[in-house]
Amino acid sequence: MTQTQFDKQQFLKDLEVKDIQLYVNGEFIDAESTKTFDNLNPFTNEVINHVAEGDKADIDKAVESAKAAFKGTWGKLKVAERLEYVNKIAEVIDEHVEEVALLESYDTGLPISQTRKMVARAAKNFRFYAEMVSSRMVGEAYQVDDEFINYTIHKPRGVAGLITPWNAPFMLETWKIAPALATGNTVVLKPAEWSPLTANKLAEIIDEVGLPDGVFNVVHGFGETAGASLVSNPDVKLISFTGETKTGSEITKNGADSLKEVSMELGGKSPIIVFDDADFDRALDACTWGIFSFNGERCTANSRLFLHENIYDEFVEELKERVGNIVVGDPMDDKTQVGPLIHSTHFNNVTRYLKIAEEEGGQLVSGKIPEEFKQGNFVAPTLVLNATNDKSVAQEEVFGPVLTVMKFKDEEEVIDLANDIEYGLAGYVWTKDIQRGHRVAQAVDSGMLWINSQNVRDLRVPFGGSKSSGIGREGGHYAFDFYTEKQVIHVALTDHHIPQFGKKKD
Ligand SMILES: NC(=O)C1=CN([C@@H]2O[C@H](COP(=O)(O)OP(=O)(O)OC[C@H]3O[C@@H](n4cnc5c(N)ncnc54)[C@H](O)[C@@H]3O)[C@@H](O)[C@H]2O)C=CC1
Ligand SMILES: O=C(O)/C=C/C=C(\O)C(=O)O
Repeated sequence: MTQTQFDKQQFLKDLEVKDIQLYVNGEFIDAESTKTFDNLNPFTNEVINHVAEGDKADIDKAVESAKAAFKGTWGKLKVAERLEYVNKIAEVIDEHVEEVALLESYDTGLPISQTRKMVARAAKNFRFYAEMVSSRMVGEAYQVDDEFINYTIHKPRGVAGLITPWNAPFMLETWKIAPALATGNTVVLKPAEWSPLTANKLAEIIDEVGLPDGVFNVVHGFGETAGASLVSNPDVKLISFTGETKTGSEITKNGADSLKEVSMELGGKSPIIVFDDADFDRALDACTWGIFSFNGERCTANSRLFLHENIYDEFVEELKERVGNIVVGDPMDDKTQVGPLIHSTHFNNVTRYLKIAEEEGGQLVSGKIPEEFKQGNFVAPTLVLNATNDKSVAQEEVFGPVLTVMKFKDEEEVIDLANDIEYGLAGYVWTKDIQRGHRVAQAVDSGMLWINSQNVRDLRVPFGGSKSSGIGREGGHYAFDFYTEKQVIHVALTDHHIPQFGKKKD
């Protein structure tokens, strides 16, 4: 279907009668138990459709088919043939950008103007890894005089278990699937239960591309059942997880029995530090975008703002004006900047934090939610003023459109404040003094740090967090360490001396 032929209203109507199935061994099937769960629209809290509820039996079936595909068709392909499939997935995603973005916004409440970009990034993830594998998945060779040559090769690990969250589902799923497939693994994906629509669409896209049966499987279901079964299955060789820190910790423990490789992209509570010599307007733009885009449901969100005391009052005045002007509304509307949160449970969690913030002495300044949208899970963009770094709202991941604003005096103090937290995912520094920029950037404990920039991505660099924000790095060639087994081959070039144990003397 071309994008011009695409009829949005008809598409959404059809969706409401179409239930979602699992995708196992190249077929769309019901869960063995025949159970389903309701998928809700965050804008109305009405049921969109029903989703097959996979559990251990379905996971085991999917793993079995992924294992067979790894040993069979997929494992036997030439690299170029494999990468042709990977590039083809990107091509078909590009043909469906509008449709996938619409599904994503409908399912998650993320504004359509933002989901379009994320879907385009998803296609890029596949192209990028096809290119990386063909050009950068290279081994090393060491020569030892004329006696040996020792070289390394990368081998796919086997069945990759991928467990993903709901905050940018399609993009984050593809960020794992692309390197997993490009490096030669087969995949079982367990998407987040609150956002199944685009994972199902991805299964349809991959089905259309015609990947061999069993190479890619999707098992919908809950974390404690389907997710946990994927983690404990001994035939799954790696788990790549993105989600909350406490879930990551549980998965790491549960995967230990079968000694799996794990990669953990976890929570964040990232500082943005604005010095008094910063480009004021750009820092303001970046700070506002960084916390209120993705509805604030963003792991790299700059949720802790540290303002130098000389600019505090002026910056806060501007922030108040921005917060009042942000367009809160229907996620399907192009003009919307902040939509409803994913689920009423999450809404309750975020509003609970706002209550705690007030009880702890914070002063809340919030934008407006239009009256007609009260049925959705809306939280207005909010500033928490008068906060200090020891308060819950400054220390815990709220994962909503809530910015905690704090004041600092000097560089030393702000570095201590920025690091006084269990998380270490991202950070942002704004200053025109480039030496200070580097100094502060290097002193902040975070996996990623941007100077005078919002969160702009370069897919070649490692992505991930330090402290409680993660284990390991994906992205660029760093993903090869995780998705492949490195084997070293030692080759003798001469008949070198070998000790002759047990040999009779002549
Ligand atoms: N560091 C990063 O790159 C990113 C981190 N995140 C983090 O994700 C979180 C939001 O996502 P949520 O979906 O709420 O996270 P979550 O941890 O609740 O769930 C994530 C996934 O794990 C599954 N799961 C839950 N319990 C499980 C278990 N015991 N065994 C196996 N699987 C299990 C869920 O079903 C879901 O598919 C936030 O904390 C956010 O910071 C989100 C995006 C990027
Ligand atoms: O760019 C990536 O690879 C991942 C980005 C993820 C986020 O920014 C998020 O989920 O917040």
